[in-house]
Amino acid sequence: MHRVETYLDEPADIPVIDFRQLNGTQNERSVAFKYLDDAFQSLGFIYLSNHSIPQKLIDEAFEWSRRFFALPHDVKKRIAHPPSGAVNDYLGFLEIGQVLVSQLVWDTAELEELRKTTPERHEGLELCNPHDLQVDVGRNLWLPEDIFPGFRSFYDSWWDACTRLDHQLLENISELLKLGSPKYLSNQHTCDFCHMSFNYFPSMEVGPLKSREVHRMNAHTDFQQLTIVFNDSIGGLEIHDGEAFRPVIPKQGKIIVDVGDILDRQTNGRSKSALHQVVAPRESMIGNRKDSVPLAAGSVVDRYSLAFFGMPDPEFIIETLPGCEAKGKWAQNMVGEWGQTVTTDEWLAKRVSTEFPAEAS
Ligand SMILES: O=C(O)CCC(=O)C(=O)O
Ligand SMILES: [Fe+2]
Repeated sequence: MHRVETYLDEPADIPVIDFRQLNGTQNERSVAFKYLDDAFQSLGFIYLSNHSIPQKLIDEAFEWSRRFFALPHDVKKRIAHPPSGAVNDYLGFLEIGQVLVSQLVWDTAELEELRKTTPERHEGLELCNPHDLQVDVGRNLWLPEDIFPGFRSFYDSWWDACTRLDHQLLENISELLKLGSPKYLSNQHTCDFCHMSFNYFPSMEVGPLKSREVHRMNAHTDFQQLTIVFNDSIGGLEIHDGEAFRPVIPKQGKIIVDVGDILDRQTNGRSKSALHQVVAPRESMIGNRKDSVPLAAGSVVDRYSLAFFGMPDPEFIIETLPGCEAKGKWAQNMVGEWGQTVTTDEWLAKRVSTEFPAEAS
C-alpha cells in the first residue's frame, strides 16, 4: 500500500536552544525562554545545545546499543518482550514487526489491517528505571553478566544522566509556564514511570523506503510528557509542521527535545505534541560508503537512536495546568479530544495497547 502523505525536502525550522542560556543570566534567560515558548507553540521540537549530558556518555550509550543489536538474534530473544502486549509491561527486546507504531487509530480491526499494510523496520530494547521502584511498572529484563558484561552498570549512570536532564528541563518549563514554583512539574514525577528506548534501524534496501511503502518508524506523537532524543548522523527523522513532513537534520553535539501528548494535554495545546516518523536517510547514506563497511548498492546504512521518555507517576491525573485553561486559545492538539479524566497509567495503557496484536494481549 502506498501511503498518502505530503512531505517536503526543506528541513523543519527547529531552533537551537542553549541550555546554559536557559539557566544563565536574567537577560539570557528571557531570550532563551522566548525561543523555547515559540518553538513549543509551533512545532513542539527543539535542538538543545550545551546540555548537562557529557558527549562521552552519549557516545558510550550508542556503543552499547551497537553491541547489543549486533548480538545473535537468539541471544537478544533471551530477553524478548513477551508477544503479549501486557500493558504497563513493554520492556525487553522487540524484534522487527513486533510493535506497530500508529496514531489516532483505536479500533482493533483497523490496527490489524495497519499491521499488514504499514510495516516498520526497527528493533528495540525497552528499559525502565534500574533503581528500586515505588510503582509496579514491570521489571527490566537483563542479559546475564557473562553474556553482556558491564551493560547494567553503564545503564545506571546513563539513566541517572537522562533523568537529571529531564528534571532540569521540567524546571525550565515550569518557569516558562509561570507555574509559581520551578519544581511544579518536577514534583509530579519521581521518574519511576519514565522509560528508555534503544532503537535500531537495520540496513535495508532503499526502494521501499524511498517509495514510502515502508517506514523505519511510522508516524506518531510521543505519548509521554517530554522526550529527549539522541540521534546518530544518519538522518531520516521527519516532523509534521501542520502542512507537510519535513526532515529534522541531525546536528553534531546537539540533542532533540520534544513535547509529548501529556504536556500537550496539560497545556491545553499550547505546547504541541508533534507527529513525527523515521523514513529513508539522507542521500549520502545510501549505497557504497567510503567511511564504513561497504554496502550493497541500493541499500541504506543502519541507524541508531536513543529516546528517553519523561512521564509523571502512574496515578497522576493529567489535567490542565494553571494559566492554560482558556479553551480554543491554542490550536487543536494531535492527540484528539481527551474528554474524560485520565491518569498517566490509563493513557499509557491506552496507547501501548494499540502497539501489540490484539489476540496476544
Ligand atoms: O529515531 C528517531 O529519530 C526518533 C525515534 C522516535 O520517534 C521514538 O522513539 O519515539
Ligand atoms: Fe517518537
